[in-house]
Amino acid sequence: MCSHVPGTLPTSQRAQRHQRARRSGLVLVKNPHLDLMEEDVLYHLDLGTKTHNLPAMFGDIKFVCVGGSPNRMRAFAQFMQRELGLAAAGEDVADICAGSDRYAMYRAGPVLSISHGMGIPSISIMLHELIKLLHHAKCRDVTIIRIGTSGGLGIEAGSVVITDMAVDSSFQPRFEQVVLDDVVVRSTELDKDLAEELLACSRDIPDFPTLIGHTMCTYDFYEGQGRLDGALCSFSSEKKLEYLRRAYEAGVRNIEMESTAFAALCGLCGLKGESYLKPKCALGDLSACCTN
Ligand SMILES: O=P(O)(O)O[C@H]1O[C@H](CO)[C@@H](O)[C@H]1O
Ligand SMILES: O=c1cc[nH]c(=O)[nH]1
Repeated sequence: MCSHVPGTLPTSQRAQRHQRARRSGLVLVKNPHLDLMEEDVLYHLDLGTKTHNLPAMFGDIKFVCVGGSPNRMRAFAQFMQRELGLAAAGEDVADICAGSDRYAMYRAGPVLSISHGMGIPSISIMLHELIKLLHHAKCRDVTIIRIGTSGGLGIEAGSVVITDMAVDSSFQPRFEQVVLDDVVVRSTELDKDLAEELLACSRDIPDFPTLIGHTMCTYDFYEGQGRLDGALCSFSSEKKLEYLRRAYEAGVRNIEMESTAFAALCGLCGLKGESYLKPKCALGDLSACCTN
């Protein structure tokens, strides 16, 4: 019986290829079907292997920063342009994905800045296409950072949380993805050295409270995060606080909606990943919660 997808490399040869790719710093795609495709269309980015010269456009990218909103990611690219001395203040950046109104993508030298929308399904589609893009472009040693907002839990107002581990709503370091009719569980560890490096950078900036902690990822902004002000609310305020207290005791310092999928996908594909999140509001008064 054939143990691999017909027309592709057997599993052992694919594993060797992955090991070589990992050693060389290349991005790994773990899909044997891709080798059989004449063209790879990155639908939601409005890019493709036949329509664009991806190595020429992106081959020198070393950092990818992702965040929910298109305007924030444009502002971030403009900021990076100024920081890197690549453009005068106020100079605009072009949206590389302008042909699609799903995501926006900008570049500033070796830095790519991309929006991902809200929630796991949205970031997951973007990451599949981004990872394939980096693979087709033959990028090496790429670091990816999610910069976003979050709800803070028991931390000083105005703090930034660097995620050491993304956890689910039961405080477990796992991402459960339904694949066909199976639930596949994937690990959500992030790069600890990168977290320490980012923390060290924040120490150089005065009045920039920063800490490393677990980030909880939920499927919903309202009931999923214990909010009392959604269109539905099926719990009491006591129950909410009891849950948030348990989350805090499990090491959670902030809550958002993409980190488990981000950590799982980037980790599996050999990207050095981290999330860098600024709590925007307090999710419960655990005596000293953060505000924005
Ligand atoms: O600040 P961004 O990156 O948009 O992310 C956070 O904000 C959104 C909710 O307001 C969710 O997507 C959450 O993860
Ligand atoms: O998911 C999120 C994002 C920002 N602020 C929150 O409270 N939750």
